[in-house]
Amino acid sequence: MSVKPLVAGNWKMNGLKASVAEFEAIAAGYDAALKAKAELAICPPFTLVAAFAQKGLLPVGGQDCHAKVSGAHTGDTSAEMLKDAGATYVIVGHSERRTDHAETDAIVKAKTEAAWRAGLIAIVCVGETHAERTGGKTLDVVGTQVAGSLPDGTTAANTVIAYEPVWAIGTGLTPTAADVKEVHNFIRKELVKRFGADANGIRILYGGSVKPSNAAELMAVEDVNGALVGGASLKAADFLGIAAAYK
Ligand SMILES: O=C[C@H](O)COP(=O)(O)O
Repeated sequence: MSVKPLVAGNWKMNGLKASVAEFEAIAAGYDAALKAKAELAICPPFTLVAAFAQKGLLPVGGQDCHAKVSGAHTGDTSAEMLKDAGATYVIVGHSERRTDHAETDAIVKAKTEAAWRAGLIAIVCVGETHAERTGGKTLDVVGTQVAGSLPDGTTAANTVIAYEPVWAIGTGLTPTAADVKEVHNFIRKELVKRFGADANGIRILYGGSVKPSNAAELMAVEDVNGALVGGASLKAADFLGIAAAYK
């Protein structure tokens, strides 16, 4: 099944009002040639979601959401609020949320359901730590996260998976193409086993130190259907360079 790649930028806790210029530069550089190669999306901090979405230039996403619609949850943002602000996507279960906010697979699953309830596409993140990789536990860990974080009813239309080895995030380190292939093939098999043939169309992004110089090799790997990009998504030239790496 041919799947149109998605290159999504996760700006994390970066960006002020002035950053709209960088967002506009990304959109301006997304020409017909790049459009033929990949879809783009930007997930800025909550404070910029509405401002970016109002530009109507590219799909925008949040970086997290609460599982509930509304209520006494100081500092949290619901999926409905993101949808109201103009978002298309929301990242859930990023390793920085799993670590900094003790998010379990059950919490990530509830957030994924919240995303669907609001009409958002969930970008569900999974990935092993360095100790888990060196301990030979990568597939066990990723398999458990995939099973526990995805609700019944996961489809290519409502969910994107992002495989992000924790040790590759922001470090400049990346797994070998063979290691990426092993994990992505494994995730694909798990998805098809549970959700049926439609799961061949679920996009599985790779994330972790993706940049223009390594994108061609990583994006060519079987079952890699795009990238979730952190640092290199903050500069239009780098982000567009990753999309341009597609043949
Ligand atoms: O969500 C994005 C990932 O955490 C990757 O971040 P990075 O590209 O800065 O390594």
